[in-house]
Amino acid sequence: MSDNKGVRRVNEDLARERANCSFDVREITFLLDGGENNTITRKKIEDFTLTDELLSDKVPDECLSPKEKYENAVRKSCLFGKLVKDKLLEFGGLETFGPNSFVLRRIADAFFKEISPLLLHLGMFVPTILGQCTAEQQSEWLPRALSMQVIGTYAQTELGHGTFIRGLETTATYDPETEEFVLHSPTLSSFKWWAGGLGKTVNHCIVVAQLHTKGQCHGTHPFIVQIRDLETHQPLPGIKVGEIGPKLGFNTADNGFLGFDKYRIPRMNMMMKNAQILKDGTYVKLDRHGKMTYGTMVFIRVMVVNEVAFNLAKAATIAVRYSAVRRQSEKKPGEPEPQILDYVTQQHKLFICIATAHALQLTSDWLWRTFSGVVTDIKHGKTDSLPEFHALSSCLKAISTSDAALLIEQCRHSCGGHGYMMSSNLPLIYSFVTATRTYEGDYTVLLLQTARFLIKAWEQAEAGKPLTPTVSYLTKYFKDGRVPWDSTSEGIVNAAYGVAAGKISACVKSIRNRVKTGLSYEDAWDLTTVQLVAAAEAHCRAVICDVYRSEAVRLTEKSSPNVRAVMRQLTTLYLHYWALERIGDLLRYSAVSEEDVVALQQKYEELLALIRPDAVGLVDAFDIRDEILNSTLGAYDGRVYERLMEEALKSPLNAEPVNRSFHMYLKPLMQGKL
Ligand SMILES: CC(C)(COP(=O)(O)OP(=O)(O)OC[C@H]1O[C@@H](n2cnc3c(N)ncnc32)[C@H](O)[C@@H]1OP(=O)(O)O)[C@@H](O)C(=O)NCCC(=O)NCCSC(=O)CCCC(=O)O
Ligand SMILES: Cc1cc2nc3c(=O)[nH]c(=O)nc-3n(C[C@H](O)[C@H](O)[C@H](O)COP(=O)(O)OP(=O)(O)OC[C@H]3O[C@@H](n4cnc5c(N)ncnc54)[C@H](O)[C@@H]3O)c2cc1C
Repeated sequence: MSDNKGVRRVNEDLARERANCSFDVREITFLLDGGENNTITRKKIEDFTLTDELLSDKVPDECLSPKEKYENAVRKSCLFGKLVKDKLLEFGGLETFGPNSFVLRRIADAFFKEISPLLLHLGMFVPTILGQCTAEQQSEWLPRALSMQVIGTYAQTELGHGTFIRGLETTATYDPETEEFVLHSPTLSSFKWWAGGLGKTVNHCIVVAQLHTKGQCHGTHPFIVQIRDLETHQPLPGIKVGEIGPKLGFNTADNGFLGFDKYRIPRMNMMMKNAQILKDGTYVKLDRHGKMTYGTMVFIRVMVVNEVAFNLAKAATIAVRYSAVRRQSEKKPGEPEPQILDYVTQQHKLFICIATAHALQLTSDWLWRTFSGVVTDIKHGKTDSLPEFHALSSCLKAISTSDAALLIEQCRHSCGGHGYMMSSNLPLIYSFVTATRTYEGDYTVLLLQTARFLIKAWEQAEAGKPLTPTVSYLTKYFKDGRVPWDSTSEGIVNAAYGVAAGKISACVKSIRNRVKTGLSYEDAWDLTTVQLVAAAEAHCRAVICDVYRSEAVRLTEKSSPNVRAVMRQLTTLYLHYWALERIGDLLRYSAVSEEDVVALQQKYEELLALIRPDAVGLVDAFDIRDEILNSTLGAYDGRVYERLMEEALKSPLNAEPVNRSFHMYLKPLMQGKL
């Protein structure tokens, strides 16, 4: 795609790469955007918004103090919000610019190198109102939240508990006398900890607390709680709130802590869609499934898969463009230094990043469609599809965030020393994505949730009961024995399912054997968790491989032959990469032979060579504008060294030739006067 900054001198190597690309880059952009019209709308919106002077920071964000960084982020958030409201609504309603519109999230990256302090307001506060409030409550809270009079966040995690929600300690005790809930933090470990925007920004928050009424505890429920005065922004009496301090990333998001000292809120501030408290304190449960209050978490897990796919695409764009510009060493004595992209090891580091960005995005689109079906079911009172969807979204969230974080770090490694510069943007992209592996459900914990479902599915298969779609393969692989090997893409996907089935079967045996020795089921499960995590991972990888392969075929049915060819090369590369990464599992559970392994490796290396001439075209096809990439190494024009120097000169340390510390410390040291 064209350089958004207009005509500018492009690095010669990059220009040559583009001239030699085998396909029309726009065709793949349209595929990834879900159609040409989507691309046109997205680009119009980007043109419209990304010209604003808001984007230019005279001093790079990373050179500001924590306080200045936060203040700058609030300034930009408010201006960004106004921009969305004033200029962009003409492009569509909630559908295009809903709280989590992918386009909005994309543009937001141009405004905030890190995270907006208002992210949780639109990302979790508003969706929880939509998901957990009655229609009447929604009509009260939504207009105020969307007009930003009420600014909120989602405070569930406490100092002492994040994963184990049932272990939360904050209490909400109903008082029928005044028709109020009394919120209380009985211990230090019950203080809310982590909620984004809580430290300084929000005036309301959703608090998840243990509901007590008529002397009985009914478990955790969500409440809307005002914590600051709307006029003065002072914390209200009974509220102790603050910011939690510097972190690996998210340093503009003012994540906060919050404690309550017998703080009262009206009865109707309990979010009452799934459970209610009547005036006299009677508890009425409306959620027949039992876990509907976990709905916001499921929604965010779905969103996160798309989010990390996009961030991996950013990192791959930066690293591939840089690798086309950077020249280093020599392959043969006396020859000119090659582009580092010509080293096969560099291709090995980077092409899997492009393929994974595609795999995760196509899987995320598929997951989103599946989720829409589940939401429709729930609207009609049907919750049968929820357990399978919980298992699916849990493992996809875990694997996508973990893979993306590792591969983004690999992109940074592939840029050598310059990848370590903040101005490359790779450290910030990494610090953001590595957090996604933890928040909204830790990696291991979520894979164990999937494993729980898989073991039950195995037992159902044994009992001859029908299985839901994503585990139906278990019936096929139910009988013991090795999966036949076939080196086609379809064959590799089948083998991946065979590996997953083999691992699930091994877990079942292991648990049963342990139970036979006299252990309780819980202890046997606990001792088997390393294998269970690996089984859930294998299941998830088989699903991703399957969805990526079939979606890529479907999407490219009408594509030009060259686009179809390069997309096929990428999916095949992805399947071969994972077959080789998990070769031990294949040797154990499939009929793959040693010769097949040699052939897999050879084919993988051939694919690297085939993809090499199209690598720059492939990252150009992500069509991520320079303002969004925010990178000295990855800009479209490839002026890497010029940009590195320009950014270095912006460092506050370069504002004066001699720093005062010379006179205060160095000079006295040099003169022996310290
Ligand atoms: C680990 C679990 C799943 C355990 O829950 P539990 O109540 O102890 O459940 P259990 O006894 O293990 O299982 C009971 C049952 O509940 C099911 N279940 C669990 N979660 C769901 C769900 N979401 N939907 C549908 N079903 C669900 C499980 O599958 C179990 O079913 P089963 O008994 O096997 O039939 C849960 O507590 C959990 O999800 N923990 C993770 C906490 C988390 O994600 N916190 C997010 C905080 S907000 C945040 O991080 C925002 C960051 C955003 C940003 O900054 O951008
Ligand atoms: C940047 C960031 C933003 C966040 N934003 C929010 C927010 O806005 N609102 C909010 O409420 N929360 C937020 N969180 C909190 C986040 O959701 C939790 O940190 C996360 O769910 C993990 O819980 P934990 O911290 O209790 O980890 P722990 O559960 O203590 O995990 C520690 C270790 O114990 C292991 N472990 C725990 N339980 C088990 C088990 N059952 N089996 C095996 N291993 C186990 C884990 O795998 C991990 O290795 C945020 C966190 C971060 C990092």
